[in-house]
Amino acid sequence: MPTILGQNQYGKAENRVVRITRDGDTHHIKDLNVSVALSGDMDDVHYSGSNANVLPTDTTKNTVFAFAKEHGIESAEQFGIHLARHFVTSQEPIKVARIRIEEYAWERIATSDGNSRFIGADEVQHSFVRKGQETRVSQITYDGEKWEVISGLKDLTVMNSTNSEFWGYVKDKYTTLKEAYDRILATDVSARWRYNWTDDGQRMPNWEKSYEQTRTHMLQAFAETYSLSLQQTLYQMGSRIINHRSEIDEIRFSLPNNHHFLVDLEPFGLKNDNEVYFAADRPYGLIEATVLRDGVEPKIPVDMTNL
Ligand SMILES: O=c1[nH]c(=O)c2[nH]c(=O)[nH]c2[nH]1
Repeated sequence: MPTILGQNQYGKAENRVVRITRDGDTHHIKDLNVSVALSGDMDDVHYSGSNANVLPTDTTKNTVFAFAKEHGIESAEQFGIHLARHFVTSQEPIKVARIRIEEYAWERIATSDGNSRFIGADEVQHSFVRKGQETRVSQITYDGEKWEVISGLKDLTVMNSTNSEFWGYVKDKYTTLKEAYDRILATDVSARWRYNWTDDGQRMPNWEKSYEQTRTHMLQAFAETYSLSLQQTLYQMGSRIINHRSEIDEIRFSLPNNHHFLVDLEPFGLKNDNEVYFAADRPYGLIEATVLRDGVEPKIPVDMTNL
């Protein structure tokens, strides 16, 4: 049976590029998921395996990261226009370039601290929270006598673009990790906190206010901790909540360490001065711990924060 080739396209999908623009101490983030799809005179590679017209998908990936450095990312549209124009005008066999971009929004974390690290209307210059992703959760248990209320949130994505180091760790023959003195610290916070309200005469907490205040303390502790490890940041977040919210006795966190690796741009003759990162989605470090009011029994199950 004779066959013929139909529509075809190729390229690197889902290039996760994070571009940080450093305007003095004020940093700006563009966080994109860029997918490249190219088509044109690609019959031969399908019919005979000749790669003569094939710009490698690996090259399309490199171009995305190099363009992030060379041209910056003013807007997703502008970045996509640059890329599409480049592929079609620089490679004769490529007739059509389709660039799909998803953009993930980040907001500055607000604080009332008067520290010089803050700008304008009490906004931190280098701490960001991903917009509109988090889910609020709660679990109420009643056995006819006692109540247990565990509340929390998940998918609260936060990032510090500086003020994070990681060094001085154990090194064995399998250790290749370089010590970091200025790295990105990013995580998707999953937390569950347990209220000490059991209804034996105690006043019920204001759940709405408690959630908002707990979330605010969590974010502010994340933003204001100069971090030597994600473990240390976790403990600061938890202890700040226990110290400020008397209605909460215990909080457990599950924090993936969302690694951001500096991209080597030397092969393209470009210097990467802590500006262009590859945002890896896996594997990730997973840091989990409970912070308790002194003298209180832990009751939040170990795996609950992964639900
Ligand atoms: O904050 C960190 N804690 C670790 O335990 C760890 N391990 C690692 O490889 N990187 C990091 N970062």
